[in-house]
Amino acid sequence: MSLLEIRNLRVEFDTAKGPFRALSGVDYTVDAGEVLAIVGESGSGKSVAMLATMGLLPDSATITADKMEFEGLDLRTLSAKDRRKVIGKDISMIFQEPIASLNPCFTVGFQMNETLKTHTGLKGKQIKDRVIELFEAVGIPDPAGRLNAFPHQMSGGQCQRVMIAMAIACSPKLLIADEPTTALDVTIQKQILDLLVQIQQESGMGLIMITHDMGVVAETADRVIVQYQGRKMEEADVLSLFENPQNPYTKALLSALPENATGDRLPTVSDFAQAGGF
Ligand SMILES: Nc1ncnc2c1ncn2[C@@H]1O[C@H](COP(=O)(O)OP(=O)(O)OP(=O)(O)O)[C@@H](O)[C@H]1O
Repeated sequence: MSLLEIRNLRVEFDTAKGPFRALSGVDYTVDAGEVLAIVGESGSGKSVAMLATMGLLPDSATITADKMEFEGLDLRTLSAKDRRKVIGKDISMIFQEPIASLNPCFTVGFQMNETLKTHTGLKGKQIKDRVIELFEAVGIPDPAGRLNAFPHQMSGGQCQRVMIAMAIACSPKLLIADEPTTALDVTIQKQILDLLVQIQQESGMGLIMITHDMGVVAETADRVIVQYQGRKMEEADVLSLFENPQNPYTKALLSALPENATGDRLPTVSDFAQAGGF
């Protein structure tokens, strides 16, 4: 049994201009210990798919799927109460904007505290010790001293480390990272990716890495799903994808990488769109 198995996921938004289909029947599976990258340009439905899985889309979204199971548990029919036991504990998610994801009015220590209080049986000093341990694990310098810091007193990279600490606080079985390094300086991006992969390898959790960056895919993934305009274009293990891409859109994405440049100008995906028929 897969950790997460989703079949034929469709998401449609009710908008002022009428219904908008953001996802048109995509399958996803992730096993424990596996890193799945979902790659595609902006608007391809990567985030919508995972937000639908987490139950975090607004009411304007209509979600349908033939199957949506986490460890065999049907996510489509879970009550709100049961969903809260799974989401944030067994499945957690980190987002692109670490500073915006934290509440500016509370210290990072307090916010970690709340997470642990909600999802674990720990109390008082045990929680404090666990927060320090988690801050150490994600490489925050002077962990005890940082408990009283507000998000704006920390760098973007440090805030992302706090978000990662929060996400792994309850030892999730699946972590969904939605463009976790996009908002960070290039030098910090690699550190954060390395940290996520290290945690994933040590814990054996499944990791879904949402990205538009083929470099991130190459650094992290075991398997890759390439999406375009709400559809799956290709799915392959990472080596096959880079060495022998099958779909014209995947080839276009790979050709647009700076290291694959051959002429004076980098090609863009739209250069390939008509010829490739997507
Ligand atoms: N609440 C919403 N209401 C209407 N349309 C939405 C809503 N949320 C997302 N969409 C649309 O769904 C499509 C897919 O969005 P999604 O955020 O999943 O893209 P993405 O591939 O994750 O891109 P990005 O990397 O920019 O986040 C987009 O066209 C987006 O505008």
